[in-house]
Amino acid sequence: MTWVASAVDSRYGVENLPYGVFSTPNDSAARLGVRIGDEVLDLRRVAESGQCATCPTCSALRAPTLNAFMARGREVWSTVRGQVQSVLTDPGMEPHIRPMMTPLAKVTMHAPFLVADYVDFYSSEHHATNLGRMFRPDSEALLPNWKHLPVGYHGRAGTVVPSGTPIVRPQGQRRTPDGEIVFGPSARLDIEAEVGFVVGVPTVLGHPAGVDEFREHVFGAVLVNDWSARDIQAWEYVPLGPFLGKSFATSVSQWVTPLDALDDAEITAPVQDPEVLPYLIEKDRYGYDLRLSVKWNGTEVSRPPFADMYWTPAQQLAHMTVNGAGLRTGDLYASGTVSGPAAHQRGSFIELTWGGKEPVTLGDGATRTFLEDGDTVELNATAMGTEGRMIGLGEVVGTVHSH
Ligand SMILES: O=C(O)/C=C/C(=O)CC(=O)CC(=O)O
Ligand SMILES: [Ca+2]
Ligand SMILES: [Mg+2]
Repeated sequence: MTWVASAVDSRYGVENLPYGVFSTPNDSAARLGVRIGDEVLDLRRVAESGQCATCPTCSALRAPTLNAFMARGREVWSTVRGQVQSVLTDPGMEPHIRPMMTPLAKVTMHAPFLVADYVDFYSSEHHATNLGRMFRPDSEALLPNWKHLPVGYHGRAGTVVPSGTPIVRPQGQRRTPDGEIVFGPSARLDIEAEVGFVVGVPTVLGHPAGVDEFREHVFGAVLVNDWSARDIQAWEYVPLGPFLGKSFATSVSQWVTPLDALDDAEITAPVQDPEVLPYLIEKDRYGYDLRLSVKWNGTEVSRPPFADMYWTPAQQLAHMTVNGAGLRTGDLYASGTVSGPAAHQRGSFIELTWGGKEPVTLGDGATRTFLEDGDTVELNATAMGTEGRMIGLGEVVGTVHSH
């Protein structure tokens, strides 16, 4: 039990403890923090108070992004997490730790880590089936490779932005229903609700990360909104895949949830049929029971379940490196849109409105197909934490601005 009152009935209790980067009005330097309840614990001050000038872990905790800490590896991640949990649950530590905490309402949050490479997968069978039916109505919904490898593409790391960053409506080429090629602001701006995994420990070029080495390399998870301009995408994507339709902005949560916080959310992942190649076979195959929520201008329009993703983050990691491509600290790979089998579990608006043909009604009576200027989307997620306490991941918020 923690002595932090705001954490007692919170989804940000001591079983969660996500990491972020913040500054305060009194000290504009960006620094690492841990969220506990409605407060932020300043890890730079914790490291400074330890009188340790030289050890690599303390210097990593004094850095302005999470990268150096994420590079330290699982043993250090677990030790630091254990120490933070212990000071936040020991009432005797309150007088020492309290001065290092700031209410969330008073801090400015920054990008939590420097994104190295960004990869986006396509691992929900329901989403891939729905999009296949809409984009390629004359072919099989799932392409022949889909059950043999986790399909993905390399995205644009430089446009990954933290929650709260305004989203400027992209412009581009599209083909009208009459076949005319025109230029202008996207008329089919959409979202994709996803879960992203952040690499801490790199690999050496030429040496793949094995499917059972997921926990050695991956530090934690973020929520991701992969904003997508469907009209730009539909015209440009053949044959090389998504390009400008998705590269204008990708929003991530300001807080990175450590994998250790998700241990109790592990569940058996769906059985794969046909059997996959040996490099994708896991000794212990598990996914995460994360329950996502999508709000459009404040109205919850969807609850996508992460539990039934066909490809696991461990398989995605193995596949992404099987050719020898190296991992770098700060690499981010997203799951792909999370959609469940039911209509109210779809993680994109193109699916929810079936290509814009079935508008959704929001709480204020307004109807929508795709995003309008001024619209705000908020993603959240919850997971089971230790001792039956729920933990929160999120949120990811973005408001659309005219171009
Ligand atoms: O099937 C297609 O051509 C396109 C699919 C997507 O837009 C999905 C994508 O970005 C990957 C994902 O989020 O699942
Ligand atoms: Ca995506
Ligand atoms: Mg992007």
